Amino acid sequence: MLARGKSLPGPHGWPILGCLLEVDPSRLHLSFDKWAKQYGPLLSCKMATKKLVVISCPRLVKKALTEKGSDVLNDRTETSFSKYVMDNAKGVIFGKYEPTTIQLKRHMKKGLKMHGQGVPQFETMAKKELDKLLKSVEDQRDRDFNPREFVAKYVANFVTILYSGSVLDETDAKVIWEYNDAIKVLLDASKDTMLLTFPFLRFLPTNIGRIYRSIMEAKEELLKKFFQSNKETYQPGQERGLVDALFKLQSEEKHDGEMQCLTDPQIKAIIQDVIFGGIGSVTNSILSILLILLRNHECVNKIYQEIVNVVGLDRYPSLQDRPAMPYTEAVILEALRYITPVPISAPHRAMEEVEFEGYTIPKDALIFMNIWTIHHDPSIWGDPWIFRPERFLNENGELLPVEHSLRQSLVIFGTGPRSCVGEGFAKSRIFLCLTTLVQKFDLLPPDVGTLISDDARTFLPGGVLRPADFNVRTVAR
Ligand code: HEM
Repeated sequence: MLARGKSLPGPHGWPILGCLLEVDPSRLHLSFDKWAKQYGPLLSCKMATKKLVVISCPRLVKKALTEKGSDVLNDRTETSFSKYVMDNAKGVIFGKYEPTTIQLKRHMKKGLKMHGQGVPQFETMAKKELDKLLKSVEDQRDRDFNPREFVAKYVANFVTILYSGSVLDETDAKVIWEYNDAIKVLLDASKDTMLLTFPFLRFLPTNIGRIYRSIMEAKEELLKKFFQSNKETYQPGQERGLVDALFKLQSEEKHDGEMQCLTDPQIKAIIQDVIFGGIGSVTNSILSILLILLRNHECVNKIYQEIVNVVGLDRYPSLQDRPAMPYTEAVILEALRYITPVPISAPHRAMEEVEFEGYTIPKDALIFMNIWTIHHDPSIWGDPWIFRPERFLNENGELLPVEHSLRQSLVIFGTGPRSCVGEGFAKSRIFLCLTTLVQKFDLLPPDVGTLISDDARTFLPGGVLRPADFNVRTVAR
């Protein structure tokens, strides 16, 4: 990529403010979608002093973020959140694109592999959490209930197991959700900018000061539980979970004279990264899939049939069953396309001015992958607003291979060096939760009231799209 090219097309906006007044910051994907239809798959706009570049087609996304020379578009930008809450951009999500972050991401992946999906010790503990979920659903059987509380608790508890190898008590889930709910508020772009511009507001009795202090209190509780207590009780050679695995890798770095990137602040940041990246996204994906199934009952029957054929009714579904259950896999892929839980990527920063497709992307521009538009582009999917798992199956009912153009157009978890660390972990939890529920219960719309729409254009906004509360009725099989 070399410098100097044409200017990118896009809305002009107003002097100084740019397009700031034209967008709802919590629904940026809808403005990006409208503009992509008007200006094409590569566009740019200004928001006050910031230049944004929005990429809305799979070919250009792959070219910009994964091909040789694309490193320059894989940096992150500073926000008040990264500066003050993440201790000057520690961790993976907010880390600059530099050797320490790349190494840190490798360590996080390794820790997830050693103590996450498919690891017998983790799966045995996680199954106990599924048992608890089934018991809670069983208690509600034959009457309408809101599944959010149960799913939220299940997700927080398996994150606890990931961190520490067990669920200690009821407060584990509470501490995790309190941190998650506290940080959501500061992720609002206007509050973030205000704090970055006037950092002293953190210490004043203003609304934003109160928000900041409540985040720091929730962070302290979180780290006391999952960093401090693990550190105090860690026994080398007896790693219990991800946090111990990171302590082990930390001491190996010291012995091997490797680049020191796993400092204590970095381990603390990874604990926060798991919540930031994983809690809301997995919880709302599971809830959205439940909602979709209530509206498409024939899919529940087909998943159940696949469970009967492959797993039977005498044992729980396991991750080893996944390859033999293409229909269920197709339902999960199609649901994550249809709703697109994370509609735009985290912003990438251009480290220098580059030429891309004949256009100039200026230094410091923020690059957004417009996942929402890619997943709902009629020229790719034909009928993007129809939920149709069969689009991911061939004529023999087998899952399309990953190289197939439709699979290549799915960018649920991003792509390239900044893609999601938790993809395998998230998909495995969704699979187990969904199949275990369907094995035991028929899922039906509520008896009372009307079921909300499963169209994600009506979902509540934010970094992760979430359906409003809804009720479900379960009937034991
Ligand atoms: C359905 C669930 C999930 C979805 C849809 C999702 C989606 C995404 C997306 C779109 C990105 C941004 C990629 C980019 O900026 O280019 C991302 C990044 C990330 N996700 Fe996830 N994610 C999910 C679950 C998880 C889980 C369970 C974890 C942790 C265990 C996690 C950890 C991360 C991290 C650490 C990053 C930052 C990677 C980097 O900056 O290099 N995510 N995710």
